[in-house]
Amino acid sequence: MAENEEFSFETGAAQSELPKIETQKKQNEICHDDSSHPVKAQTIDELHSLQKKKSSPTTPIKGTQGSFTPISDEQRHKQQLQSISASLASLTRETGPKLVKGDPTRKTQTTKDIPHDHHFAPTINVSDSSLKFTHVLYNLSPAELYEQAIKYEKGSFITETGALATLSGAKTGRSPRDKRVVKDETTADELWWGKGSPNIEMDAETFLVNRERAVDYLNSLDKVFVNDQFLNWDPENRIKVRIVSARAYHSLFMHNMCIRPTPEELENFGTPDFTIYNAGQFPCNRYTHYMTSSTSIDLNLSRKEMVILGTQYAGEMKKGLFGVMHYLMPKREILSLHSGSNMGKDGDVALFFGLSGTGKTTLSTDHNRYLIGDDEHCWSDSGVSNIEGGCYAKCIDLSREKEPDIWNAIKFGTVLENVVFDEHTREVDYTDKSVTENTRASYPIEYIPNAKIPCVGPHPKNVVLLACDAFGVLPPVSKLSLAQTMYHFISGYTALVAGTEEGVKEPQATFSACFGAAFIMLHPTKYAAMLAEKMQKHGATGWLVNTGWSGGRYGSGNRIKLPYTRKIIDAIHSGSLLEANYKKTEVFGLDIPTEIEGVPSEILDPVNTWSDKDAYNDTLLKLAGLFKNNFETFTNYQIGQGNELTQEILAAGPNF
Ligand SMILES: Nc1ncnc2c1ncn2[C@@H]1O[C@H](COP(=O)(O)OP(=O)(O)O)[C@@H](O)[C@H]1O
Ligand SMILES: C=C(OP(=O)(O)O)C(=O)O
Ligand SMILES: [Ca+2]
Ligand SMILES: [Mn+2]
Repeated sequence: MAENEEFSFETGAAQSELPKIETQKKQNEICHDDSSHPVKAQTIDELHSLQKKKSSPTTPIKGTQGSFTPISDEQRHKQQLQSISASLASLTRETGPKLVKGDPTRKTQTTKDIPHDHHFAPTINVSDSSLKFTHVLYNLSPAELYEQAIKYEKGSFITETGALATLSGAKTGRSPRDKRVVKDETTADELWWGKGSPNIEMDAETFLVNRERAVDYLNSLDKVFVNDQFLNWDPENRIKVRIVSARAYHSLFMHNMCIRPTPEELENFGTPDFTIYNAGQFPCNRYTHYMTSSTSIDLNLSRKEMVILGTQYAGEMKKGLFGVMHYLMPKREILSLHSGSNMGKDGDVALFFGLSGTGKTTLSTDHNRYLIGDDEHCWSDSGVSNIEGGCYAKCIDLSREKEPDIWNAIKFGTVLENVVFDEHTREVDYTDKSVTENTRASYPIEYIPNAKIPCVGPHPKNVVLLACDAFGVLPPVSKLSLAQTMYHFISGYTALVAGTEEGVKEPQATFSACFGAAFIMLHPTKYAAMLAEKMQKHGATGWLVNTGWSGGRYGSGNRIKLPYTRKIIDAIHSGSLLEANYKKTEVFGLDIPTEIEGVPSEILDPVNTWSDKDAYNDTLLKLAGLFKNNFETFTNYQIGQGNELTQEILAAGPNF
């Protein structure tokens, strides 16, 4: 430290000037630039040791005054390792693994120097694994994680714009059929089980079998990554999460996606509220009870733990924690939402609900508005708060012109999953689907220039339900009554295009309750009742926006142009759409505007855009039938206090 001070600027007038360079050297004299000091190193190793300055906390430690004596760095360090060791403890053998902080390849600390506080008297039960040390790479910075990824993880590269390109392995999307939840005395009553529920049951014993498998795998490695971070920007409802993983890719992804603690918050982190053990490179054992494949994502709410085996897709961690929030928040009367959210200059907040690929990220990232978040939010009595600290954008066919803010966010620090790039220039080809169509970029929310930090806002004014209708019969926009909003919220419709498979023309309707059935933990009507109550109380208007097809179904029509959808969204935000003239559609009974600035009027009623009117009617009735069938599961449930809303919701569906 003291040595560095010698490199300070000269005092006096010269301080603000650039150092003079002597151009007239005397002949035969060795060039000696006396404006700088010689390097303070005798060897190359010493020189390298000068390159890295020891980082110090940037925020003062609370309570350093008065009688309270802060704990020493060494003690804090020890407590941190003890906490991580407890997290990684095998429940059946020796207490916890022996941990040491830092990169195993940096031989600055030998095991001789390590305090022997994890030692125990050898007994016959002691296994070989208890004799080794596991290095902990704790909350590394993006730069350090880049180095780890590039050195040790095949398929890691720096792209032309500085992003870290990675491969997620065999899985390039989530595995909802392999997501299991422990059914115990508490969760048996509390959670939604059975038909339509995403919660596939497992018992507590099997959870422990998988947990031990993951923990043993992680402890067998030379090093593990540990991230201690937060969820939820609402300070009163913040959740502390710990993610233990084996890949720098996973650690950087979660660094971006969760809320990043300040150095001070990290020092006082304490015990996490929830822990993820990501042993994704290692499969589950198919002889284990309940296992149906080599992948298993297991949630135990009473242990506050999640175990990931057999998939390295990083989205599994983010959406896994979202499920946890869908359990914890409603217990506190807070509604958890699978939605994006942004805010106008006047403080008007909009929510964007929708299933994957319907436009939450694209439409909440709006250059004229403040971004609160792109995917996961809470709605409490004090307003909305983002659960996350980053965004996760689809980047197939991404273009600078159409989505400039997302384009510009793909820079140093951003994780780019499964994209294809030029081997020499490292220029990414966003149209290339060779690895997957689900290419993704994960970046900290502050990479979006108009992000709202802290990511909180007042009560929403507009609730936009996004459906990507590949049948091409839903109007580009409809204004919804409260009952219709609930009907469509519970239905959670979108259509997937068969896409990559040759010759498949038929779009596939998907109904996913609350626009996120894969993540909800309680019965959909619980969330719906809370949404109805909040929308009513705060006077929010519901809208249904079709970001899918127009002029025919997938195969004959075209996807509604993004600039048109943006104009529609602009009109919702400005309040002008509320004032428009409306007419009612057949079958779905939706109120559609006759005019919107910047949008051709004829596309507002989908019947106009189909040349074959019979085909339009057949398709409309077909989709209405699918809605009806799907809603049958919910007809026996009451929504909210009285029976009135329930009846209204049932009547708000298609009539034919
Ligand atoms: N009219 C449209 N509205 C919204 N998105 C569109 C539209 N047309 C094409 N897209 C594309 O659809 C994708 C929507 O994905 P995204 O916003 O990431 O969805 P989500 O966040 O809901 O998963 C983006 O790739 C976007 O460019
Ligand atoms: C990560 C996901 O989010 P999105 O809603 O952006 O697709 C997902 O659904 O897997
Ligand atoms: Ca999603
Ligand atoms: Mn998204």
